[in-house]
Amino acid sequence: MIEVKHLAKRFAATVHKERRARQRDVRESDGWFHAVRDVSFSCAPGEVLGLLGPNGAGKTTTLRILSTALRPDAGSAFIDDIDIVADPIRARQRVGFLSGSTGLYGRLSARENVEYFGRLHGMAPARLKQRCDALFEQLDMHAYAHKRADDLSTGMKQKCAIARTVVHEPQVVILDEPTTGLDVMSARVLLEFIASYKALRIPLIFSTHHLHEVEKLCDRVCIINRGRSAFNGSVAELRELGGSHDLYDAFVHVIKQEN
Ligand SMILES: Nc1ncnc2c1ncn2[C@@H]1O[C@H](COP(=O)(O)OP(=O)(O)OP(=O)(O)O)[C@@H](O)[C@H]1O
Repeated sequence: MIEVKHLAKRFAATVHKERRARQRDVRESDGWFHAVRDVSFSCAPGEVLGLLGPNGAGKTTTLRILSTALRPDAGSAFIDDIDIVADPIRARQRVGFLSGSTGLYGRLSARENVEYFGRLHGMAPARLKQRCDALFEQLDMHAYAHKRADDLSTGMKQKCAIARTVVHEPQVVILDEPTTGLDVMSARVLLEFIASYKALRIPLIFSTHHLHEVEKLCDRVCIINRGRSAFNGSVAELRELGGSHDLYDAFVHVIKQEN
């Protein structure tokens, strides 16, 4: 179970004075930029939660907090009842986190990259081999398993990063824009992969800008706008808001209401 309550995170404001005068953001005050101001959501075992929001809304910052890469300034977050602020190491062991900026080791092959992370997590060799075989099959990566990461395409790299994220069989999975750079067929493989976590009863959160992915996969949705959760509920509940039963209209309605 993942539970996030009233999270907040601010950064020192770096915007040039002149630009700030022209484009004042409500999240800026006293030299601080409040990237995340009040975000709450939960995701239970067997649920997939979609995190939506305009560019710069605070999705990545929220997910980085949840993965323990960033410490929140306020609010709380629990992973299976483990307080991520009080006990970040134990929380981190349970999480598989795909960040948009995680690089691969270019000189290692796709398979070696994934195996390396399995070893870092202390996996036994036989189990690691079994797990890698299964992941490369499930994500359709056999054709380039032995290619150097440097020589992989963007989509191949992304799949490799995803395999690496979950190699240690985490109890919760957090994916930041996982379908970025994937072609239609690869995105389909990945969406099936995400759906498989429902059956495993492992909570999975992913951020996306693609509403059809939300439609296909998500049980729950959290829309973040300007650092605040502007909607929390089921896909069916979100659909009701737009007046046309269309997720696109509902999303626009939520954002417009907040602005
Ligand atoms: N380390 C940082 N220092 C200063 N500002 C930051 C930092 N990290 C994020 N921000 C700012 O916080 C805001 C939220 O960024 P974040 O990456 O969380 O948005 P996002 O919702 O993931 O956006 P996108 O959909 O474009 O990926 C942005 O305005 C960003 O510039």
